[in-house]
Amino acid sequence: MTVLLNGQVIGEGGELRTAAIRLRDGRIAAIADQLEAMPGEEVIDAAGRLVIPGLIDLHIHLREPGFEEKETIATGTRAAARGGYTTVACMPNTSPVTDSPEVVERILASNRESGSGVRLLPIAAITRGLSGDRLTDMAGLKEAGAFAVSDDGVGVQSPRMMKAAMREAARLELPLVAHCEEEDLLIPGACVHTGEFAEKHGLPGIPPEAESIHVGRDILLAEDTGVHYHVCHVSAESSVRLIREAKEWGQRVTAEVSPHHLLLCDTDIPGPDPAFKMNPPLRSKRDRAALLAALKDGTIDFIATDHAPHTAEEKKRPITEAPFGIVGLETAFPLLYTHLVLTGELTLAQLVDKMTRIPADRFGLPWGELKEGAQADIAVIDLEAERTIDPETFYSKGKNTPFAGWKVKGWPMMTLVDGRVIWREDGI
Ligand SMILES: NC(=O)N[C@@H](CC(=O)O)C(=O)O
Ligand SMILES: [Zn+2]
Ligand SMILES: [Zn+2]
Repeated sequence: MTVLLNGQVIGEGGELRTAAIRLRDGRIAAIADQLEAMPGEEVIDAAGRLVIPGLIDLHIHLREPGFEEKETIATGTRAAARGGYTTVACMPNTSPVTDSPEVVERILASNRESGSGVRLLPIAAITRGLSGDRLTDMAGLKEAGAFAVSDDGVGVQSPRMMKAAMREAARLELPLVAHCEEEDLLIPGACVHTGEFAEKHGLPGIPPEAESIHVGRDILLAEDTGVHYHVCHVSAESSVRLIREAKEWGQRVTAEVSPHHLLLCDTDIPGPDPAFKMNPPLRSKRDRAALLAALKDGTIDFIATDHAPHTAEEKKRPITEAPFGIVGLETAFPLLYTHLVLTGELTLAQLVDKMTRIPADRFGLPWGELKEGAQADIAVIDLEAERTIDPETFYSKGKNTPFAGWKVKGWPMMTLVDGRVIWREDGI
C-alpha cells in the first residue's frame, strides 16, 4: 500500500485543494483532505505538487520493430513515463508494418519485457504495408490486441478503400484514426506550409487543403457507417470548420491536436531547419488561432503529441530531404502549462482534462480520472520547477525538437501505473 500525502488535486470546480490519496491493489482506495499513514505503508510526500491522472497520449511513434536506431519500445516508453504519461498508443508505420497479429503481439511482448510499466496500446494498419490498396485483417488484429486502425504516416488515397475500411472498422468497433493527406495536392520536396515562410525561402509548400479535403471526404464517407472516425494532428482552420459542422449534425467524429501546432506557426520558424519539419507542417497564425479556439470549445477533443523520433543524422539533411516529425513526450506538459495555462488561454483543469479524461472517454478507455475505485495511474507535477529544454538530456533517442532552449515550468516528478512508481525524478 502507498499513500500520497499533501498533494494538490484539481477539485470539481477546477480549484486546487490539498488531498491525500491511498493506493491499494493497483487502485485508488481513498481520496480525502487528510489521511494518516498506516504502519508499513509507503509514504510519498507530494507537498506543494500537483497530483493528476496519468497523462494519455493516443498518438506516438515508437519505431519498433524495424527502426530501432530512431527509438525502441524501451526508450520511448521510458520517455513517456518521464513525461507523466501512463498510457500511450503507438502507430503502425514500423518495419514490418503493424499489419499482422504477430506484429501486434510482438509490440505488446516487447513492452512487457522492457518493464516500462506504461500501458501500451498498439494501433494496427488499415491497409497491408500501408500500401493503400488492400485492407488488413482487422478482426485478427483486434483479437491480437490492436486498439484502433490507422495508416498514419500516409493518407488513404482511395475513397473506395476508405469506405470499405470504415465499414469493417465499424463492424468490429475499432476506431478509425486518420492521417488526412491528399497526395494529388503535393509537389515533390514539399516540406513546410504553403505560406509566408515557404515563400521567403523558396521552398515547396504543403497546402492546408491537402489535409482538409480528406477530412471533408472522410466525414461524408463515414456518415452512414457508424464508425468512430478520429482525425489525427489537425493543423488547418478549414479542417476545424468541417469537424465542427460534422459534430453539430451529430456525427461520431473526434479530433486531436499536437502541442507544436498549438504553440507555433510557420512564421516562428527561424530558418530552413529540419527541427521544424513535421507533417502536417506548422501553419499560419490564423490556423493556429483556430486550433486553439477549437480545443477550447471542444471541436478538437484532446491533445496528442505525435512523438516522432528520428536520428540526428537524418535530421541533419537539407530540409527538403530530412524526414518529417518531432519528439514530444518529454516536453508536452511543461510546454502547454507554460504557454497555454500561465498565459491564461486554458485553465489548468482544462489542460489536464484534454490530456487525460477526454482522450480516455472518447476511446472508451477506463483510465484518466482521479477517483476512488479508479486504477491508480497518476502523475505528480512540480508546477514551480522551471528548466530549459535540453534535447541531450532526453530519454528518447530522438533529440529532434523545435523547442530546444525554451525555458518552461511544470515538470513531471513522478509517474505511477497501477499504484506502482514507474519513474521518479532523482531526489524525490
Ligand atoms: N508526423 C510526422 O511528421 N511524422 C510521423 C508520421 C505522421 O505522424 O504522419 C513519423 O512517423 O515520423
Ligand atoms: Zn500522421
Ligand atoms: Zn504520427
